[in-house]
Amino acid sequence: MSVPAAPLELEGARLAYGPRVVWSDVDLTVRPGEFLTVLGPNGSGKTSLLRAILGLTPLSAGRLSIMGAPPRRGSRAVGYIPQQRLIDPATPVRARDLVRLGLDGDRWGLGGGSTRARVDALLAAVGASAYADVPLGMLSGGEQQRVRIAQALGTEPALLLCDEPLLSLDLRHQHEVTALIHAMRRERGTAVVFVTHEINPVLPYTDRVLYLAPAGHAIGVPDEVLTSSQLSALYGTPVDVLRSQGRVVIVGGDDEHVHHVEEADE
Ligand SMILES: Nc1ncnc2c1ncn2[C@@H]1O[C@H](COP(=O)(O)OP(=O)(O)OP(=O)(O)O)[C@@H](O)[C@H]1O
Repeated sequence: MSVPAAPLELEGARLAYGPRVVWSDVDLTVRPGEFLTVLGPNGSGKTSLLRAILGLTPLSAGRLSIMGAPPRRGSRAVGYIPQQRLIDPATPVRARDLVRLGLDGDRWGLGGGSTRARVDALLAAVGASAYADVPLGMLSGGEQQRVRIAQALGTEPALLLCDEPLLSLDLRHQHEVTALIHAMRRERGTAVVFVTHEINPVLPYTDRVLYLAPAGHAIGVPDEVLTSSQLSALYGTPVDVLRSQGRVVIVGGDDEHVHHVEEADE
């Protein structure tokens, strides 16, 4: 019996821009339904990892595969939720238009049910039915992000890439967005690669952490990776990991990281 292909696999992977090696020797297999949280300070190569998975930046050594195949631009196996960016208020594009763009007409046609019904179901799944026909530019940031998630859900990807999707969302919307992504991986077995500076909103959902840092990287369950000794080794300087009421606070190493973690408390 053949082993099913993993949604994401990296083997001896290295990414460099000219002489600048961003990360190297990354070995990682992400299973169906797994939630991998990617952490690390500015410039540690989180975005570069997403770009490599999206087929936009080639590895300089090693192997990266998605469902057993090399990465390629526009792959339907990969869904992508970008950073929260407000949409031009003047755009006439409606929520249902954006979601429909992500659907493959033939595929849904064969599966029964109209494209419209499928779009309605996706918008309902993210709680966006009420504004399905409103131009995107008139929606709040949180509402726009729900619609982006509906679009990503529509392609039924094997792997969902999330690039700081909680940025500039209020706490309520942060919870809603993470719960939706969690439901998607539970119900559909979608593997999730979630890049963030704030571990706490996704800590309850995180199976493993990939921590990228100046002196290397670490992969493991949160309790293994988010320790003072592990992070001090990764940063090459003393770092304290404190735990309080189920939350993680990282002190030292990277001021910006600490700032974001504390901010999530508000
Ligand atoms: N096209 C490029 N050419 C040269 N260097 C680049 C290029 N893109 C990124 N870099 C460098 O590679 C390193 C990693 O960048 P990357 O954007 O992947 O980090 P990041 O972890 O996503 O950072 P941040 O948290 O600030 O978004 C940085 O030092 C950056 O300056």
